[in-house]
Amino acid sequence: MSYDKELAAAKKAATLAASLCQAFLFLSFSTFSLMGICSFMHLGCYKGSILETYMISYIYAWFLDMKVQKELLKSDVHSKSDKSPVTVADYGSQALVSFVLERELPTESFSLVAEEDSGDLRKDDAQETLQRITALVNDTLASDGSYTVSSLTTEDVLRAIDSGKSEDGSSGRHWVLDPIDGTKGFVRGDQYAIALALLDDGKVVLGILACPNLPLASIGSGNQHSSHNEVGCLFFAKVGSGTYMQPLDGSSPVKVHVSAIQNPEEASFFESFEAAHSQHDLSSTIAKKLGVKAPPVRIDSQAKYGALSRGDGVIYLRFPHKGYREKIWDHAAGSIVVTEAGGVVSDAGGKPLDFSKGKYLDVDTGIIVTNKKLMPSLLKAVKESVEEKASSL
Ligand SMILES: Nc1ncnc2c1ncn2[C@@H]1O[C@H](COP(=O)(O)O)[C@@H](O)[C@H]1OP(=O)(O)O
Ligand SMILES: [Mg+2]
Ligand SMILES: [Mg+2]
Ligand SMILES: [Mg+2]
Repeated sequence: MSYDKELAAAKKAATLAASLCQAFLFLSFSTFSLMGICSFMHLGCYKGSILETYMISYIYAWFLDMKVQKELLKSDVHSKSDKSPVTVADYGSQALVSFVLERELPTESFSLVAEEDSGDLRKDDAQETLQRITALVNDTLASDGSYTVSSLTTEDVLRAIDSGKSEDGSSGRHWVLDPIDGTKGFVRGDQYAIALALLDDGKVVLGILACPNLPLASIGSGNQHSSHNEVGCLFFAKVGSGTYMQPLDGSSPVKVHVSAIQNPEEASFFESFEAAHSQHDLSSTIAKKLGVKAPPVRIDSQAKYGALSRGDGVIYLRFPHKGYREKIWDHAAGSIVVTEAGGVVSDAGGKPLDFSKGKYLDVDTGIIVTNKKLMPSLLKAVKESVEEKASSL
């Protein structure tokens, strides 16, 4: 099975969803830039030269942006029943991916295991939010121009969000989608990813990670905020065909490989930015035991898998706090991106991840990722550190 058609459709869907997410952030930003300029001129500061006024207004607007962008986003950020955030862009991204996959693959039956659903959007007080989502989806489709559709209605968008809704991944084909992975990073203006994978009989056969804020250059030395770097990466992997990365603007892909570093003293490791998502103290004990010297590189989302697949770092450690159950959409795309680049992904006991059991991933303690050479010593350090932590409680 080649999965070529599916890969092309998935790349298109994830790329369009990435444009939607960036447009959402840009609109938030520019609305307030305009407000900043208008209020500055209103203060009577337009008497100097046009250029001077423009420059000062721009700086003023920039400061205003920094302060109010979070406020604006707050009105577009809602809290789900598990208290995690969801934004207008999360829903828009899911609707768009579902729409594009169905359009591009009309002859295939469509089954989608995805993070969001339309439940909250069907409530009376969500109508304004639903309209904003619909406008965002329509604007993205219109600026892409590939589909000759009249504007989608709010009902079309609700239907697209729930289209193919499924929880069963054990047999047949199922798309697995996290429309925005790392919503907290997205809202903060940091890393996030659109993560899309295809399961065939419970195995991940292709995966895409669109990482709009990830620099094209390595972030290995912790320079993920460098303003000199161009950003926007698309990672894609197909079973048996390796992993590739290309700029999100569509330039040519290059094949990527995990780092070959075998000496932990030269290795760096990734972990969650959010301490609530992973036990940083446990990662730090493991790293010390292994002999890792570099401090952790903390970034949000499956961008960690992408960065690891191209050798920016050597290890990814993820140990959710007690009671949290991992979901398949948080690891399906990332895991094939890393394994096709030559890496290994397992739970803390060394077992491969099993994506065939529905929406949850049942893992022993946590998830660890590295290259084949380092995995045995990493597993040993993990085992000892987990036991030490358990006996100290
Ligand atoms: N309490 C939690 N523990 C671990 N992961 C969580 C928790 N809450 C949400 N997540 C999910 O973890 C992932 C982010 O992990 P990271 O810390 O690596 O950025 C996201 O998929 C996020 O969901 P979401 O997709 O809604 O952002
Ligand atoms: Mg979420
Ligand atoms: Mg997620
Ligand atoms: Mg998400």
